[in-house]
Amino acid sequence: MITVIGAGAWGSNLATIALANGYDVNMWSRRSNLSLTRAVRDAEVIVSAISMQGIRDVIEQLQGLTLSPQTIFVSATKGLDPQTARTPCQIWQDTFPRNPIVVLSGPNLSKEIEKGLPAATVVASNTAIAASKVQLIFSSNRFRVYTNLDPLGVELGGTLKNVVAIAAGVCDGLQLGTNAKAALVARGLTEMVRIGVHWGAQQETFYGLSGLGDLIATCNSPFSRNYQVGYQLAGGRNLQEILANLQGAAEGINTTTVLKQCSQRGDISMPITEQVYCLLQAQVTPKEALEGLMLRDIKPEYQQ
Ligand SMILES: NC(=O)c1ccc[n+]([C@@H]2O[C@H](COP(=O)([O-])OP(=O)(O)OC[C@H]3O[C@@H](n4cnc5c(N)ncnc54)[C@H](O)[C@@H]3O)[C@@H](O)[C@H]2O)c1
Ligand SMILES: O=P(O)(O)OC[C@H](O)CO
Repeated sequence: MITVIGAGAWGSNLATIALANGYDVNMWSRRSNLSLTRAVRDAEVIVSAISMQGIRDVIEQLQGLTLSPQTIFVSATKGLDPQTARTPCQIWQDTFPRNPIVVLSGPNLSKEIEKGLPAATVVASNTAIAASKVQLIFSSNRFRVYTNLDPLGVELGGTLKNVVAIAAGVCDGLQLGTNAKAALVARGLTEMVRIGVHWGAQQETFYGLSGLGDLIATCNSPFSRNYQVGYQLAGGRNLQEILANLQGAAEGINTTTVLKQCSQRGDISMPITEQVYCLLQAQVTPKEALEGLMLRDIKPEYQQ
């Protein structure tokens, strides 16, 4: 039995894929009649597809239940804890140290997947056998699943790209052109690598599906909520107005704040994140954010 926690856009998609592969699937959400206790009672695999803001709440509820140490937790959330900057998988592992934890992340815009369009993703874990099991559950002729042994890198790729996606939306909203977008995405990837490696992820992971792959998808699709936030800010709308009309969470907003604090504390240069932060706080206009990036001191592309 597979239990999917969170019946939002992504959770529903993942449940559909597993069901189509012949697995028994339970879905649980805050609004379902099924209690969480019953939903996870026979679960061999628990897939969490809740937004970052709900993670601690749900984990607290699960903590009180008796779960087998063999139960595999799969995290599909792309965010960072606002208080501790821990990733969802780190929080799951802190709470359930004996259980295998797997992250599932990749260029996976749910609106495309629900139409049956082809996509690929990555499942990563320190427990290779758990990743292989999850790979089998979700692999299909429309969803190609790769395993990976760098869960932190895979998780951070999917999380950090949301900040760049907001900036990419601004770039398109201001009609800055393809050269500007290419520069933004390439330098955004450099920022992701810089902080990701500082936190212990492997550099090469960021050049794979869950890093560069997801960056390309999210920075180019109007289906991306994060991209939409940037695009609409560039169009002159304010954040409250945009969020009131957005379907689902734009995780990049909270991630930007967490990253800005971490980069300041660790003295890590993250100029794109810095400008996205100032823009989200309404401290600068989209055009001022662009100027802020273009007028930085000139420097080598890579610094030792
Ligand atoms: N939609 C996508 O294309 C997509 C693809 C890959 C990953 N993701 C990631 O998956 C996560 C969920 O995204 P989504 O698009 O499904 O969002 P969504 O807003 O559609 O769904 C979020 C779900 O989390 C639940 N939730 C929030 N707080 C909760 C709480 N306190 N207790 C219980 N449940 C709670 C909501 O009820 C809802 O079911 C995000 O981190 C997102 O970045 C989304
Ligand atoms: O709609 P977004 O911006 O949360 O993006 C969804 C997924 O992360 C794309 O892989």
